[in-house]
Amino acid sequence: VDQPLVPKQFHLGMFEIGRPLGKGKFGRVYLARERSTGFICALKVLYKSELQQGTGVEKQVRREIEIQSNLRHPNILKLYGHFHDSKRIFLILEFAGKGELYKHLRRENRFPEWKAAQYIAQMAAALRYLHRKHVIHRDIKPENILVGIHGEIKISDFGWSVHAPNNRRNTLCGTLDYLPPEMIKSGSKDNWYNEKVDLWSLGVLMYEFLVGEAPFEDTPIMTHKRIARADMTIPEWVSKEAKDLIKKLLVLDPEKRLPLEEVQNHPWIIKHCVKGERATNREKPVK
Ligand SMILES: CC(=O)N[C@H]1CCN(c2c(Cl)cnc3[nH]c(-c4cn(C)nc4C)nc23)C1
Repeated sequence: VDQPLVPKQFHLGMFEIGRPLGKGKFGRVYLARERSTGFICALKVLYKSELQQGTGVEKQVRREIEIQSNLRHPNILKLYGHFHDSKRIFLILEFAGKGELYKHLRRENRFPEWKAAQYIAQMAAALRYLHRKHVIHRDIKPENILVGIHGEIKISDFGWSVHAPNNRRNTLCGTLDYLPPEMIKSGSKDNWYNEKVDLWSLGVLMYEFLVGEAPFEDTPIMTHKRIARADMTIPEWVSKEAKDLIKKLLVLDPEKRLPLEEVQNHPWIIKHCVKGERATNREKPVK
């Protein structure tokens, strides 16, 4: 059974709370163990008072719960259940044993091509699964990706995802770096609910994995201008296959971006990910 936390009714007394794992936008996350089964999970605590202040944030949390509860994929962080008391809402999340991807990226500066290719292949598989369920993530960036105990990546934080189509107004906050041109241009918002937005962000993510900084990183004004023109330069030391894939994702016209099936079959991905190939992906032996 892949859902060890079977009971539908959860309450705080069922869990032993461990060390804090970190802070999300609206709450703290703790390591936790479910007493009767010893099952390890991550407990995200959100204060209702904080949510009520935010404009529509409560609806965003409700949407996060509704969307993430129904997803089951090895590269998507599981939401096993939720409960609340008078002051707080609790999300029972899968524990990702190797923590936040962006910390690994900052520590290593950038990833070797074989590791970046494996991560992008896993992201493409997760996004294909999401898009088949008409879910658009819309906030793909290293900060929203966790690493499981076997080094596999897990998309987390569905606070910005939507069931397409959806005509709810959304205020944007956080970094501009990952926003596709159609989301920074004023005018028609219906492109915001086209899953092609995730393809652009996948291209930005791939560039950042390989180069160590985002392709349009600049002052906010310049970032805005450079995104609108897809104005980026790819360092000459990036392999030509990788350059080719980046250029096929960072395309202004959403309809012309490489579909996820073709991302998974791209020569750069095949070269590094097909099992049994030359062992290019040799991880340093664990000390
Ligand atoms: C936006 C947000 O919630 N960010 C983070 C906080 C911790 N959290 C985790 C969530 Cl939600 C799930 N699993 C995690 N594992 C870890 C972690 C593991 N190590 C070794 N170090 C850390 C940290 N953190 C989590 C998500």
